Amino acid sequence: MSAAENTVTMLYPRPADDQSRLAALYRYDALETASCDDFTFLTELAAKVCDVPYAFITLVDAERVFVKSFTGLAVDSMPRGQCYCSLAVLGDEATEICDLSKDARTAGMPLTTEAPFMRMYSSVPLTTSDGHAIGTLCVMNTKAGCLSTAQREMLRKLARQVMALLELRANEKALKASMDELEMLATTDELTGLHNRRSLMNRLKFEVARTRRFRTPLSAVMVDVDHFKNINDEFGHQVGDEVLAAIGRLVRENVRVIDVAGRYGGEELCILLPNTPLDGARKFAETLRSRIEAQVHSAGARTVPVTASLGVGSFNHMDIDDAEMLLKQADAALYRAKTNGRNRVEG
Ligand SMILES: Nc1nc2c(ncn2[C@@H]2O[C@H](COP(=O)(O)OP(=O)(O)OP(=O)(O)O)[C@@H](O)[C@H]2O)c(=O)[nH]1
Repeated sequence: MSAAENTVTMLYPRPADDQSRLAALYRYDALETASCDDFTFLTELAAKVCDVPYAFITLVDAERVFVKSFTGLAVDSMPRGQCYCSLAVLGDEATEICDLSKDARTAGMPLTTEAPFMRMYSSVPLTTSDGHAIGTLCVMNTKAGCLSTAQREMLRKLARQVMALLELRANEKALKASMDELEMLATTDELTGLHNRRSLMNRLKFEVARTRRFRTPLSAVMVDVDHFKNINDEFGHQVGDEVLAAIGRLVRENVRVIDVAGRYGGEELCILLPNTPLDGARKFAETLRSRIEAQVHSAGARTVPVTASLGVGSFNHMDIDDAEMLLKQADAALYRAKTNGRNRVEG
């Protein structure tokens, strides 16, 4: 920070409760998000009502003031010490300086001494329901002068609208986050982190429809852990669960974003490979098989040997039947892998 910035900062001490004020500000999660038409409309309205060229919605962070929306002058953010709004969040009252060049606190500020040479500043703090001023709605003019009582009253009302809009946006964000989490919980298998069966089957229907529409191949790989019952019997159900969770992780790390991996049944997983013909699916399955074999699992001091058998089914738009046929094919191939000795890929 330069000496000049320091001097100005000293002229504007922080409110005693700046930490809780900042905590209140961060609850709105509005600092980095872009402005939108609704906020711009409010600054335009503020400028019009107050009959001035400049209006801003600002959010006062620890060191910088972020401009949420502006009218008349494009500003993104400024050091807190160089912004008139730092003064405005010190108290609950509206702040008005009718000639910035004559007020000792603002006369030396860059906005006053350099273009556009601001002369008038009037602001209303944006106050949260628990009483913290997190920013301002402010208007400025390059001509000195004061707002009328009616204009000040309108500015106060508009500031309440800005606050209501910030609340609305924050609630929308929180709601979307909860909905995303609910959606995730409803479609994810808790143990493996893969799609649960219902979600897998929904995605299968979708992928089959897409395959038909775009005439692309679609493959499915069924994965079944070998002698899983023995693992449970010998090492315990808890270790069995850990093995499934580790394989789920491995599968997630080895599929592409467009692939759909799900838990089809107890120790049986299914991976849908859109846009992948039989050959590619076989290669993928072989890689996965060898990685499952190479993965190390332990139960206390003992190592748990784990392998899996994999069956590949595939069709293209020429011989496409339906989703059920694809899974039947993959299942039949899996059965062959089991009967041909396990720890292998068929299909
Ligand atoms: N720990 C654990 N075990 C499960 C889970 N779901 C299914 N199982 C067990 O997985 C075992 C599957 O056994 P089987 O179908 O006989 O097959 P397998 O022992 O894997 O033998 P092959 O598939 O023929 O190689 C059963 O003992 C199930 O109880 C699970 O979520 N956790």
